[in-house]
Amino acid sequence: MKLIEYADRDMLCIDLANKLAGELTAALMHDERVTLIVPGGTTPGPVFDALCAADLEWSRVDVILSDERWVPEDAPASNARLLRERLLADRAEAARFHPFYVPDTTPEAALPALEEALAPLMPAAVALLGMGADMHTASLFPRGDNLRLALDPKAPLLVEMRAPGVEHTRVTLSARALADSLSLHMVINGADKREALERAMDLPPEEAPVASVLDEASVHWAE
Ligand SMILES: O=C1O[C@H](COP(=O)(O)O)[C@@H](O)[C@H](O)[C@H]1O
Repeated sequence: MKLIEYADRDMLCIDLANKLAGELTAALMHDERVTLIVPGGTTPGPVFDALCAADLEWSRVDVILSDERWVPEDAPASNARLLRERLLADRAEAARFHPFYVPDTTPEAALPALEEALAPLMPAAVALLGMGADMHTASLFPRGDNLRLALDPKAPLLVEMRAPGVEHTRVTLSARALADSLSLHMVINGADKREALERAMDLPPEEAPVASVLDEASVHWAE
């Protein structure tokens, strides 16, 4: 793991957005289309605000979420909603977004078709992940009902997940789908997450699921 510390959150957002844009541009020199994985939650919004203005061929970029809450896109908890508002704007409006949530069905029923649609988009050229203070990343939650499957090296790309105290059923990319990304970044803010990150480094992924992707990750942190 590589830890990059910033003087403040604004600097983190600008620098990280530039890095992601540079990596996407480089990947587009080799491949006709490239995939970008992005997180939901409260942290990445300001990174998206900077990234969406990047001057690159967004029409050749496929965007997928690291995980989604099984709620309609107009629900405040929807990660797709965050993306549409903060990332798929400005120049990045031209990107192709592949949402996970399918109205009027269950994750269980939707997963086979989602998995089939996702397979040609993987591995991602660039992945940005978040992390919770409970050491989850994507929706790989400690004590998640499908955590064992999601951590398996032979896991499907997408796994349904429920966990104690976690609102909404989730669908999440599995650890191997995330870790296979050609470049993997993580964005975290605050002392509590820094402390959680340090704890996770000494724990197995079954207790600290974020540990399953840390070897490959550049972690961007600001107070
Ligand atoms: O539930 C989620 O949490 C993590 C971390 O979110 P944050 O609000 O603490 O930044 C996020 O990375 C994930 O995509 C999201 O669904």
